[in-house]
Amino acid sequence: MEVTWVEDIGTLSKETNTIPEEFIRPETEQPAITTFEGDSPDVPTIDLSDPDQENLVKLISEAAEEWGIFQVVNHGIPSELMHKLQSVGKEFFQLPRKEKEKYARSANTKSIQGYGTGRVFHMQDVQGKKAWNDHLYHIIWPPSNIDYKFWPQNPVSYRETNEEYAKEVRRVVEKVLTCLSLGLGLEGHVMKEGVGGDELEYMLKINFYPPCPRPDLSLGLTPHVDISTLTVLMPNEVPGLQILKDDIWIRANYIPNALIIIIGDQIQILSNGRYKSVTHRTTVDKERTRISWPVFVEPPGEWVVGPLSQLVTEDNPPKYKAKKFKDHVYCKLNLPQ
Ligand SMILES: O=C(O)CCC(=O)C(=O)O
Ligand SMILES: [Fe+2]
Repeated sequence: MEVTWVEDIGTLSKETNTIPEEFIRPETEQPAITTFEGDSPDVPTIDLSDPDQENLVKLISEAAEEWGIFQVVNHGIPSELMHKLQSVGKEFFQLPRKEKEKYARSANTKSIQGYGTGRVFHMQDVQGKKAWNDHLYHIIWPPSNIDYKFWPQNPVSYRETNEEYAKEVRRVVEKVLTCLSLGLGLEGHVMKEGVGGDELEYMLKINFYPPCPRPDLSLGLTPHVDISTLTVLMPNEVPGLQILKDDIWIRANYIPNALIIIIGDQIQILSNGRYKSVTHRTTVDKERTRISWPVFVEPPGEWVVGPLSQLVTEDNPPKYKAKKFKDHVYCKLNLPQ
């Protein structure tokens, strides 16, 4: 299949101020028409170093119920490490196309790992439309699941930086999962165990959204919910993340050094609908490159995820069928089985 890289299209179409038809979203999705421009509440920001655990649990569980997304500050990941992760990722995307293609995702495999583009792979390409996004996916944890052939060798510090980040991000995830568990009146370890315990897999993605001549008409990522348990997202300073709140698309504010926690489908299922997975999308910029680093925290493929038995009663019957995680993935992503 011939592959269209949005980076190349961006350069070609800059002169004409047009983009190929397949990148033009239907009007119901065009950011210029659908983004809310009035005053709207901000995505909640939570201080993860709050020594009052009861308060922290309350804030996190309320945000997961009402928003399905929140930002965390004072999360303990050194800002130098965050900047380093950003700079090695950026360096990779600045390499010549031929170099990046050495890490290309293999066609027709079940695995999403590797370098790809919105043209050949996208979560919700339902209308046959394309998203303004190139990306790289690879597993960063557990070590036994890592396939280093998808990790850039250039720059050389890519590997050590990503290994360090994997360690740090796990600490944040475990703290958030504990709070979410306590917020449901359960013991702190229950939620993590419900989604794979120590077998939880961490998949890093780098989203690379080059400048787009018509950011009013196109999207970086089309509206979707994450299939993950939860997602820890580090954005660069170029705004673009939007969430659907009460049927309105609002912008997520950018806070330097904060991490964005997105509740995914598996937590919605586990909590029997108490916590919500949030619908989100991204916009692109006319002049600047947006980059983001989500880490999708996922159960092993064979892990069966269903509402926690402790939460299901006669008055609160299960809202979801228990299913293997891989079956959720196949039905959402339309991957070959
Ligand atoms: O780029 C972003 O801010 C969000 C990325 C995202 O939602 C995704 O990759 O699933
Ligand atoms: Fe997402």
